[in-house]
Amino acid sequence: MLLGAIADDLTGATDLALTLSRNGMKTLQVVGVPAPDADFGNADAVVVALKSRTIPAAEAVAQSLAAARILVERGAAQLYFKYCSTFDSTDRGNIGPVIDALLDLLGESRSVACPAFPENARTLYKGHLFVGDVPLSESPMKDHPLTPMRDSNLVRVLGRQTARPVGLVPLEAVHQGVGPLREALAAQGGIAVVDAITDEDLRVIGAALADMRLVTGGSALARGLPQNFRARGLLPAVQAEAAFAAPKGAGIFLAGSCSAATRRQVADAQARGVAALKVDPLAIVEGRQTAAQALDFIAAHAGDAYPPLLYSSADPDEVRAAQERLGQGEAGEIVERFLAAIAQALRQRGYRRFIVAGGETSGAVVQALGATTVAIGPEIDPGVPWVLTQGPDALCLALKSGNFGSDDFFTKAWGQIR
Ligand SMILES: Nc1ncnc2c1ncn2[C@@H]1O[C@H](COP(=O)(O)OP(=O)(O)O)[C@@H](O)[C@H]1O
Ligand SMILES: O=C(O)[C@@H](O)C(=O)COP(=O)(O)O
Repeated sequence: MLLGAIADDLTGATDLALTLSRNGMKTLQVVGVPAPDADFGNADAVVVALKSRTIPAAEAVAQSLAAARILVERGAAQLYFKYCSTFDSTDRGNIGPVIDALLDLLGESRSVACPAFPENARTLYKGHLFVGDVPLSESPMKDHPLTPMRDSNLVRVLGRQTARPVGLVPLEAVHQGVGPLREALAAQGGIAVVDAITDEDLRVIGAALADMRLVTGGSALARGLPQNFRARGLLPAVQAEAAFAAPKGAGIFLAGSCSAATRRQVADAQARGVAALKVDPLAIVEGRQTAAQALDFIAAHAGDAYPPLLYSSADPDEVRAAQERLGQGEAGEIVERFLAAIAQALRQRGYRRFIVAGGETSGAVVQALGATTVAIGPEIDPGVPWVLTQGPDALCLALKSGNFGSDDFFTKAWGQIR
């Protein structure tokens, strides 16, 4: 293993694994902290998918350290900590505390932070993160159910999460090229937030990070890393993608993301004739909505052209109302448990294809499905691949970050494997 990665949610892990495999690394994605003797096959990169974005910081640190120790013991020369391209976190963490702990583990004092993902319109300039044309704090991320992002200045945001110095390496330094950038990074103590607005910026930054033991960022920063191993003769040239054969079987669409993109995708799917059932956390706790009813609905639509869609996606006012009654964490967990239970019941009924929107939601669903390792297949939309669970009775999954994907994501994804 050359690169060991830890991702703080499942869709983030598949996003990163897609990037690494498209850039020529044999990449295996593991769900949860792997066993010390886990079989990583001949993987060049192992991506450990945690569900640590919104759990208490001490638990996120413990899980990340446990994963990192195994990756290092199994040969990873470089560690990558993957978080969201919209830097999803709270002032309590978990990005800063995990970076601190990983640096301590490695005995290092410096790292970088760069969530930019230009292909998905996340850019970083003067330390401010932009989503499309607006600062992060004016984007729909300001209303995220679990990690509302209300400050676009990542030097400030990360500064509130760590006691280490947080500085800025500006775009001008990136534009000076790999050598000068490496010197600028070396001159920074602590964690350097690095500007990037194009893929070329990320390539330059990646090349300057060849010797940095811990790299942190979104998935796009990882694009430049495989070339560093290749330049050292450790990795062959990029191979053609292996053919992808989706297992036969029935499918289901599940959406627990409340992002603006997912809400558009839910509306688009309905407009294209997908049968859809809304899942409501208040109705669940009051016993007005049950898993049995949802399963009946799904069964009634077994002959439709598209799988049915179960969605809890709701606008910010509706989410706020549910959270005021149930609590922020509990409202989310009720929905996650409900969708996970449906997925588990469907798997027992022979369903093999699960298309899921939302990072936390995907984590809950994949845990319930019992998947422990997945291989990366072709890209559906930037940052969203098909994945195949490993072992007998393979399942075919699409785990979509809430914010990613075109409006017709659900029907398009299904069309690719129909
Ligand atoms: N109607 C709702 N009310 C309150 N919380 C909800 C509702 N629907 C979904 N949630 C919760 O919001 C969170 C969305 O997070 P996630 O699945 O990671 O989506 P995203 O990828 O958009 O961040 C989950 O915990 C989910 O259970
Ligand atoms: O970097 C990203 O934006 C994604 O890979 C990601 O982390 C997904 O998180 P969710 O938006 O919570 O699905």
